[in-house]
Amino acid sequence: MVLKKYNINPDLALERQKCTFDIEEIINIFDGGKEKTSQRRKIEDVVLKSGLCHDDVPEECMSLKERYENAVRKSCFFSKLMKTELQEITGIEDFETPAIRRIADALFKDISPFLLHLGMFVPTIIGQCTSEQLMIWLPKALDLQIIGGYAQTELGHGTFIRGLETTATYDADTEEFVLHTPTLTAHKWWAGGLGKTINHCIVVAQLYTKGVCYGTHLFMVQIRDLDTHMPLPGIKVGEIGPRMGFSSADNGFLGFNNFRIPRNNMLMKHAQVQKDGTYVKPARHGKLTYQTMVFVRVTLVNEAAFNLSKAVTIAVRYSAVRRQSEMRPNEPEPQILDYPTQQHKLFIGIATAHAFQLTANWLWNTFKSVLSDMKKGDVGTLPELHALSSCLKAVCTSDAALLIEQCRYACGGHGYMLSSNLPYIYSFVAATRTYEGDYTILLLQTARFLVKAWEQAEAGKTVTPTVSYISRSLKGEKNSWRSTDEGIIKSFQAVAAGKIALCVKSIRDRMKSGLDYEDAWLLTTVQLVDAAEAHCRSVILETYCNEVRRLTKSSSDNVKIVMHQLVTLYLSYWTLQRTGDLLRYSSISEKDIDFMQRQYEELLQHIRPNAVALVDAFDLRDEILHSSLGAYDGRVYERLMEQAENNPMNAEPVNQSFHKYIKPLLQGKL
Ligand SMILES: CCCCC/C=C\C/C=C\C/C=C\C/C=C\C/C=C\CCC(=O)SCCNC(=O)CCNC(=O)[C@H](O)C(C)(C)COP(=O)(O)OP(=O)(O)OC[C@H]1O[C@@H](n2cnc3c(N)ncnc32)[C@H](O)[C@@H]1OP(=O)(O)O
Ligand SMILES: Cc1cc2nc3c(=O)[nH]c(=O)nc-3n(C[C@H](O)[C@H](O)[C@H](O)COP(=O)(O)OP(=O)(O)OC[C@H]3O[C@@H](n4cnc5c(N)ncnc54)[C@H](O)[C@@H]3O)c2cc1C
Repeated sequence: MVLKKYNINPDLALERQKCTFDIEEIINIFDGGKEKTSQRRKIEDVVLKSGLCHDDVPEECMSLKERYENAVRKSCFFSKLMKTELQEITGIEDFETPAIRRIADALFKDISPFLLHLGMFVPTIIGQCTSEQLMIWLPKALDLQIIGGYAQTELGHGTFIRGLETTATYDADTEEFVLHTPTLTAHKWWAGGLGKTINHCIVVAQLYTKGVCYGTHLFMVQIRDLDTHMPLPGIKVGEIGPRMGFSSADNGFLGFNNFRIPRNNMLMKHAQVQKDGTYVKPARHGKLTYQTMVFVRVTLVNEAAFNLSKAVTIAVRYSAVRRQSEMRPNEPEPQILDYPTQQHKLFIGIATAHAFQLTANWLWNTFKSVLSDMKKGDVGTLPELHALSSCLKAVCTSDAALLIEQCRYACGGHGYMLSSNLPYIYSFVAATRTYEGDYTILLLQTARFLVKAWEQAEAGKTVTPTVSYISRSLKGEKNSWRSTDEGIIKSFQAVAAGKIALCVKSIRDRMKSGLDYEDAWLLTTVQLVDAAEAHCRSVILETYCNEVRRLTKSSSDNVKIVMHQLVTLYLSYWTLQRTGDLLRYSSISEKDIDFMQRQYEELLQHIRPNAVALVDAFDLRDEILHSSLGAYDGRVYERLMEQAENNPMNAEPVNQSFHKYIKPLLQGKL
C-alpha cells in the first residue's frame, strides 16, 4: 500500500517536544556507530525507492496462493536488488547484515519463502562443507543459481534428532548414497521453502555404511529440476498446509524412494565416508553437525529484540494518541499512556528490547570468538556457547512473545486488527519459541551444562565465567541484598546457584533411594528447567548492565540517564516478578521489596515523558512497521478508516451471497 501523508497528530507532536535526550545518539548506539546508522538508512532508501514494497491489495486480503506468489515475486526482485544496487551503492556483500534483515520486513509483512535459504542453507554450506564442496555450492547459493532449505524435522520427530528415520545408505559399487523414507513418520516435515520454492535441500539422515549406522549426517540433495522445477523421480514433495503464521511462505514435506546422490554430496567438513565406504568420524567434537542450529539460535535472540521493538513502538505511539475514560470527574479524557497500568504494560517492553538487543550483540560476538577458536582446532568453548545460545534463545523468544501479546492487549480492540500488524508480529515470534529447539528442550540442554559445572566446581576445578557464581556459592558466599545494579545481579546469581544446588541434591537423593541417573534426572526436570531459566535471567541482567555501562561511556549525560533508567526499570521489574525466589535464596527483606516497588512506580513516571522518543529511537520506518496504529504521524483513526475503505469486501455494496442465500432465507425459499 502507498502510505498517505498526514500532519503529525498533535498529541504525538507534544510528546516529541517533551524528549530530554538526543534520539540520534541512542540510534547510533544500537546501530554500532554513526556510520552504521547512515549505511543502514542508505540501504533502506534503496529498497523503499525500488517500488518493491508496494502491494495492490493489503496482504491480509489475498488468498493463501496469492500471498505466496506475491512473496516469491518480491523475494526474487529483492534478491536481485541485493546482488546489484545494494552491493554497488553500499558496498555491502554480506547477507547477514542486520540492515538487510530489518528492511526485509518492509517487503514481507509475513515472511519470505527465501528465509531458510539465507537463514540456514547458506550457513550450513559455510559451516559444514569441505573447501572443495564450498567452491561448488557456495557461489551458486549466494548467486541464487540454486535455492535451498534445511530439512531435518520429520513428521514423527523434531526435537529428538537421534530418532530421525530417513536413511542414507552408502553404496560403494556406485559411490552413491541411497536416500530413503522407510515409514510415514520418516517424511521430512516443516522445512521452510520446501513446499514449492526450493530446488536443493540440506537433508539430515541416518548414515549407514558397511552395514553400520553412524547417526545423523548432512547431505546436499537436489530435489527439483532446475529448468522445469518438477520434483525429480524418487522424490515426493509438497506443502504441509495452512498455519498460524508463516502464511506467505511454503513449509513442506519430503519423501525419498531410494533416491541416489553422489558420495560427494555428504557434507564432509567434520566426518567423511571414503570411496570404499570407510567412515572417518569427526576428529574434535561429536555435535559439530549441529552448528547451524547454534547459529540460528544466536540470530533468534536478535529476532526477539527486533520484533519486540516493532510491537512496543506501535503500542506506545498508539497509547499516546488514544484517549479514553477520565481520571477525575469531568476532566478531559487522558491519553491512555498516562495510566500507570498502561506504562507497566509497555515500558518493560522498551527496556526488554534494549536488554535483548545488547545481549544478542554480545552473544553474536561470543559466537564469532568460539568459531575462531574452532578454526584453530579448539572446541573447548563450544559447550558454554551451546548452553548460552540454548537458554537465551528459549527465554528471549518466550519473553518477547509474551510482551508482544501484552502490546496487543495494550491496544484494546484495534490491536486485534491485522492492520495493526501486532497479530503478525506475535505469530512470527510465537513460532520462534518452538522452532530451532523447543523452549523446554533447550533449557534442559542448559541445565545439563549447569549440573556439570556444579560438579566441576565441587571438585575444585575452574568453571567458565558465566557460571563462576557457582564456585562462589560453593565456597559459602552468603548473599546480602543491595538494591544496586551489581547487588541485584548477585542476588539473581544466588537464586540460580540455589536452584542448581537443589537440582543436584534432588538427583542425588533420588539416586540414593534406588533410582538410576536417567530416572533421577527425569523426575527433576521441572526443577532443572526452572534453574536454567534462573541462570539465563542472571546472564541477561548482567549483560544488559555491563553493555549499557560500556556503550554509554562517552554519551551525553541525558542519554546516560535515560538508558540507565531503563536498566533500573528492568532490574526492578524482575526483582518484583521473582520476590518468592529472592526471599528464598537471597537476603532480601519485605522492606527491600517495598522499596523496589516504590522505585519501580517512580521510574514509570520518570520514563513517561520520554516514552515516545524512546520508541522513535528504534528508528523503525513506517514501511517496516506496517501498522495502522503505529505510524510515525500517529494518524490512527484516519488509517483505520483508510484500511476499511480499501477492504475488498467493500468493493461491492451488496455481496452476492445475499441473493444466493440470505434473501431466499428471508423469504422462506431456501
Ligand atoms: C530474500 C529475502 C530474505 C529476507 C531474510 C533476511 C535475512 C535472514 C536471516 C536471518 C533470519 C533469522 C532467523 C530465521 C532463520 C531460520 C529459522 C527458521 C526456521 C527454523 C528451522 C528449524 O527449526 S530447523 C530444525 C531445528 N531443530 C532443532 O532445533 C531440534 C532440537 N533438538 C536438538 O537440538 C537435539 O536433539 C538435542 C540437543 C535436544 C539433543 O541432541 P542429542 O544428539 O540427543 O544430544 P544429547 O545426547 O542430549 O547431548 C549430547 C551432548 O551434545 C551436546 N550438544 C547437544 N547439542 C549441541 C550443539 N548444538 N552444540 C554443541 N553441543 C551440543 C549436549 O550438551 C551433550 O553434551 P554433554 O554430553 O557434554 O552433556
Ligand atoms: C514455523 C516453523 C518453521 C519450521 N521450519 C523448519 C525447517 O525449516 N526445517 C526443519 O527441519 N524444521 C523446521 N521446523 C520444525 C521445528 O524445528 C520443530 O517443530 C521443533 O524443533 C520442535 O520439535 P517437534 O515439533 O518435534 O516438537 P516435539 O518434540 O514433539 O515437542 C512437543 C512437546 O513435547 C515436549 N518434549 C519433547 N521431548 C521432550 C523431552 N525430552 N523432555 C521434555 N519434554 C519434551 C516439548 O517440550 C513440547 O512441549 C519448523 C517449525 C515451525 C513451527
